[in-house]
Amino acid sequence: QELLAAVDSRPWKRLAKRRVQHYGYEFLYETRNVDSKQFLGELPSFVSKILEKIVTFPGVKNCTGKLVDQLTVNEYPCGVGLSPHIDTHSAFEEMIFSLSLAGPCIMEFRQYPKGSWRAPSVVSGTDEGSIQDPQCIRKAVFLPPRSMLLMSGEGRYAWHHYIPHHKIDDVAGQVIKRNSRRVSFTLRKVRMGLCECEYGQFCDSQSK
Ligand SMILES: O=C(O)CCC(=O)C(=O)O
Ligand SMILES: [Fe+2]
Repeated sequence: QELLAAVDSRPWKRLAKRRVQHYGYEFLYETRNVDSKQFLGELPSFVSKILEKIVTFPGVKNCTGKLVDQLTVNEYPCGVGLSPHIDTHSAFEEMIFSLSLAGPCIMEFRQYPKGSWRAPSVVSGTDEGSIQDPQCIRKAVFLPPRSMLLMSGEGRYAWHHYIPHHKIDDVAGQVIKRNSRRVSFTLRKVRMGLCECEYGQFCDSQSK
């Protein structure tokens, strides 16, 4: 409730179907990247407790300096999702955290056999194109409010993540209604050099 009140007292930026706020660095939707030379300032104090907590999160690797320095807050109205994508490798370091608030949703992870770092919507012209693609492997993860998701390794670099544009999710046969909104805090660290991951076919730093 405190976190929701904090973001609701700050200005939202309106996108086509959802509202966003950016801290630390602005996320540029045209390039799906950030300008690493445009530092907006430290992350706001309302995320301090989250920053303390994620250091102890299972699977978090030791790192020098800050674990994260960029925050994107997304507000999704009921029934609004997010197209399948891989967060641009050159934009952000390996670990990506996402805190869900206010309402639940499903996040689906998809592995495309002929994968590329370009979003499938760009390649095939549709978000849901892969439904006809029997080779696409899909794994759904339920994200209840107040849960934290960590994407790292192969899940971050080589699988697309996707939030279905549904008002109702099926979770292990149980019908879960979306709330009037879901608010997520995505915490990432802006990458200052090139990405040197092991997943070259998905990597904009390595495939040209
Ligand atoms: O809302 C979320 O949990 C995910 C957001 C996301 O994938 C992104 O901002 O790249
Ligand atoms: Fe993402």
